[in-house]
Amino acid sequence: MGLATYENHYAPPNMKKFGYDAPEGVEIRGRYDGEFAVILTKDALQFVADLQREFRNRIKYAMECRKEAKRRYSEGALPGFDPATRYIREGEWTCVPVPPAVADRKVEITGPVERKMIINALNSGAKVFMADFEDALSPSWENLMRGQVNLKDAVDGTITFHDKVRNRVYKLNNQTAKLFVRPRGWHLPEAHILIDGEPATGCLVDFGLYFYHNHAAFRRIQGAGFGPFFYLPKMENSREAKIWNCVFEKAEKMAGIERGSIRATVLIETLPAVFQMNEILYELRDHSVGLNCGRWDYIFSYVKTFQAHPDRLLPDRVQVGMTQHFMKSYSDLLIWTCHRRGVHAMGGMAAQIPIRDDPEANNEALELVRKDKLREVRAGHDGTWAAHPGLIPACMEVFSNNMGNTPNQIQSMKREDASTITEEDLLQRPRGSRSLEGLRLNTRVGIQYLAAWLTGTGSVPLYNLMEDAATAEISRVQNWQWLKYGVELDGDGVGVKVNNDLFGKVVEEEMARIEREVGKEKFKRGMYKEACKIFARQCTAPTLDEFLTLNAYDNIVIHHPMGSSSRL
Ligand SMILES: CC(=O)SCCNC(=O)CCNC(=O)[C@H](O)C(C)(C)COP(=O)(O)OP(=O)(O)OC[C@H]1O[C@@H](n2cnc3c(N)ncnc32)[C@H](O)[C@@H]1OP(=O)(O)O
Ligand SMILES: O=CC(=O)O
Ligand SMILES: [Mg+2]
Repeated sequence: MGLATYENHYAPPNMKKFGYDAPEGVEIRGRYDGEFAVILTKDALQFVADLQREFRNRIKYAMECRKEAKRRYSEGALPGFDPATRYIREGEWTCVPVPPAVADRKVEITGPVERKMIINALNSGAKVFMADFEDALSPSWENLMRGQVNLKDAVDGTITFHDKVRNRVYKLNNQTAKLFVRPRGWHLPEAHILIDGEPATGCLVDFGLYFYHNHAAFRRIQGAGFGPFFYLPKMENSREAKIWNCVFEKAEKMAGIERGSIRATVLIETLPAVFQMNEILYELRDHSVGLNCGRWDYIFSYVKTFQAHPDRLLPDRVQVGMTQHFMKSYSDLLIWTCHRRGVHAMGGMAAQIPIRDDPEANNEALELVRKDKLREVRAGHDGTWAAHPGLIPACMEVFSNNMGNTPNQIQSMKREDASTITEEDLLQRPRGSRSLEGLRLNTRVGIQYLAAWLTGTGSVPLYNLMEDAATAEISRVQNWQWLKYGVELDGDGVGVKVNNDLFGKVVEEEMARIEREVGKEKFKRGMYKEACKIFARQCTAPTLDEFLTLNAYDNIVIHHPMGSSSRL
């Protein structure tokens, strides 16, 4: 018995029957729950600990390399293709063939690992459901562990949910979407699980627990012999993909399943990664099932990468769409790269969601989604993301009508023309204007998102758009950038420069507006003031915080028993 059962250390004798049975060197600091104990078994934790011990030094090194690259960009260097890996980019090789179970990925719905949403998403008519431990989830202990319980029930096919208020019981249809799981990024720790005295790596916990409990049932029920399937977020370099590949190999070995069973789609959602797409696919060539345009984090990453380049400031967030030259180049190059290597080139998320109480506005939102999907399918994408079940019919129609009878366009849309896309194309400065309204909107949205995140909700509807960690990051870093460089707001004829005084006034006024909009009661009960403090600090910090959620994570860590060590 290791350190994990807190009855050993903290609990009174009458609590002895509670506590997780953890292996040597593993300590669980999260609340005990009988349902969580079914996930946090000794063997599953041993598997997570084995992953952590084998890969922790490589992960630390990869994070050091990110810092080193950041230092270079901040000294004026630009990201670009790596001359040392030219042979990979120019070589003729392909990834392993796409598993039949996921050949058709025309529409993929995404959402947090919340019980009712999982059932709705699997029943939604989408081809794939990406269950999210990442951008759409606030990574509290409760959310993460409930998410694991929910996914296990989903893979077993036994998941149900009783909505007591509406007296409605949710269960799975006969035909469901194929499940992909997105663990957290490499940078996030899991403070409720200590391994050899250090917080575990968040994504190894998400991956390890899910894989351990579900690989057999998944391959039998969902994957037709393949799987489980994953989405991998926020990587910056192929060395990070290589670690994932080794994690997969170790997992396959532990499970006694064939090498190449696990498949993953990598999100290209950082600026440095767009220059590494071939290299990332190459490292994962035995486990790859494509790349995806994670457009929102990509925009965030553009600002982050160029945080020391005042000549590359972004216009208002609403103007940075997929038709900006640098965004179009990124998606075209991704399609060419994926199809050349024989895997899916997935599109991304339009931010619009259905607007229930205004049919005209709803039609306009749907039209914007259709337009975005039409651009994607015509460009050669093999599928796209939908944030809400109400968008699936429109997305499916656009993709089906424009793809003929094929499950994907891997063979039919090679996009050789995109092979000439250059570093300059990928880095071209975004065009547009900056406005006071842009600053206000960033502030209003950023604070409300963070308030939701602090209370356990990681994706929210705000002003008829989907907001999650990635979109909130854009609001944060854009404000930071405008403040840092004192930009002139020329977009609405105001002509003022952004400085701390102006921002302070904007924060005050937007907080008053939020209170009016959500109502006094909700405002008082919510965590708006705390969110405002964190958001304002991050926007005015002399040095840009790496991640909004990393910085705010401390606020959602609750160690048990309470008071033993409630914060990291
Ligand atoms: C940048 C990126 O990383 S994008 C990927 C990460 N982001 C996401 O995954 C966002 C996913 N979407 C969502 O979380 C939600 O759609 C939101 C928060 C944007 C909007 O949520 P709501 O306002 O609650 O939606 P709404 O009230 O219209 O929901 C209607 C029904 O659809 C369901 N629903 C809405 N979105 C989803 C979804 N993504 N998956 C499954 N079910 C959903 C609701 O559960 C609800 O079901 P019910 O009628 O049985 O009660
Ligand atoms: O994860 C997706 C994104 O757009 O960010
Ligand atoms: Mg993202």
